[in-house]
Amino acid sequence: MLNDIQEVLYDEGQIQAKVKELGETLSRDFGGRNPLVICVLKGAFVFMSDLVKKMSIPLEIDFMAVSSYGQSTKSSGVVKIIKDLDASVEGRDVLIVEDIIDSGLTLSYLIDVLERRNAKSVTVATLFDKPARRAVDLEADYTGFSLPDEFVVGYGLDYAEQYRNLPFIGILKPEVYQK
Ligand SMILES: O=P(O)(O)OC[C@H]1O[C@H](OP(=O)(O)OP(=O)(O)O)[C@H](O)[C@@H]1O
Ligand code: HPA
Ligand SMILES: [Mg+2]
Repeated sequence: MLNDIQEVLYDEGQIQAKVKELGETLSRDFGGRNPLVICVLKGAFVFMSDLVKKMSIPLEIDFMAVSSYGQSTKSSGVVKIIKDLDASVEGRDVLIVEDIIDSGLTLSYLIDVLERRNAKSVTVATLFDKPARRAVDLEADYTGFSLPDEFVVGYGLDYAEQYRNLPFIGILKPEVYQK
């Protein structure tokens, strides 16, 4: 698995320090609002679990599974809800937790769904951002790291469901997917 990584971009220590900083900022900004924190499965599960441990305020969590990449390194452009939320977002301050914003198509779809369900506010926190690849004009409210235009894996992010368990984020060697 490690042989497939071309370059580590951010190691475990750098990621943990950033997650702590984001958790503290979000705790300040969401104090007294009991936000519904939504993990966008599968990719965001690692970030979500580390982030909420660094948030020292009352909050609730829920999960939504969406997918558009499948076995590819390019978005299919079609975002599918595989598992919906259990909770109602009506009148709630919602915090979407994403691992990465790449084309922005997943996020723009999700924001639209949650606004149509009458959330009181919709805020986005992403650990990684790949601004060079944006297909829709959209930015997160809170971003951890900006990444170069490369296909990356680790810390929740996959290629064909592999590599999610790496504790760092790294560039996947192109020969792994250019077969
Ligand atoms: O900005 P975009 O181009 O839409 O890409 C970002 C989305 O793509 C990935 O999910 P994916 O569809 O691969 O599902 P997964 O989380 O189960 O891997 C990632 O976890 C984000 O949710
Ligand atoms: O670079 C990426 N790696 C893994 N999953 C992704 N989903 C969007 N971009 C990426
Ligand atoms: Mg994926």
